[in-house]
Amino acid sequence: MSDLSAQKCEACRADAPKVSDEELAVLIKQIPDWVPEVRDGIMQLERVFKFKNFKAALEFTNMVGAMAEEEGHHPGLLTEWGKVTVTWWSHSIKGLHKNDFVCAAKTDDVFAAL
Ligand SMILES: C[C@H](O)[C@H](O)[C@H]1CNC2=NC(N)=NC(=O)C2=N1
Repeated sequence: MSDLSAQKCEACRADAPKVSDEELAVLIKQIPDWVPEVRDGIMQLERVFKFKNFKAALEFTNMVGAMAEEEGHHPGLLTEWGKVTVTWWSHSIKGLHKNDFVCAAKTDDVFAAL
């Protein structure tokens, strides 16, 4: 568990600030396997996790879903045979909040614990 993944998500209000470029530069170093992507003008964090088959991919998907429910913050999840693409961003602010980095780090912990 890292400093980032040990944190809890905060309620993300519509007027919450997006992470600044400087904050992004610092935070992204703490989750080196994640890639910032811009889709429909919205900055997101994305990582592809590989598995031996669909069953393993689905089990991981459900574990990430349980973590998301506990945090009250939810990812995009694309579950395919042998891989899961996880995407984090904050719908309420149409961009990246600290919560997204916390949850990306927590997602890494779920994968590491398999
Ligand atoms: C009412 C509910 O708590 C909110 O809609 C939460 C749910 N999960 C969420 N997940 C993400 N990624 N962004 C949000 O803005 C968000 N808002």
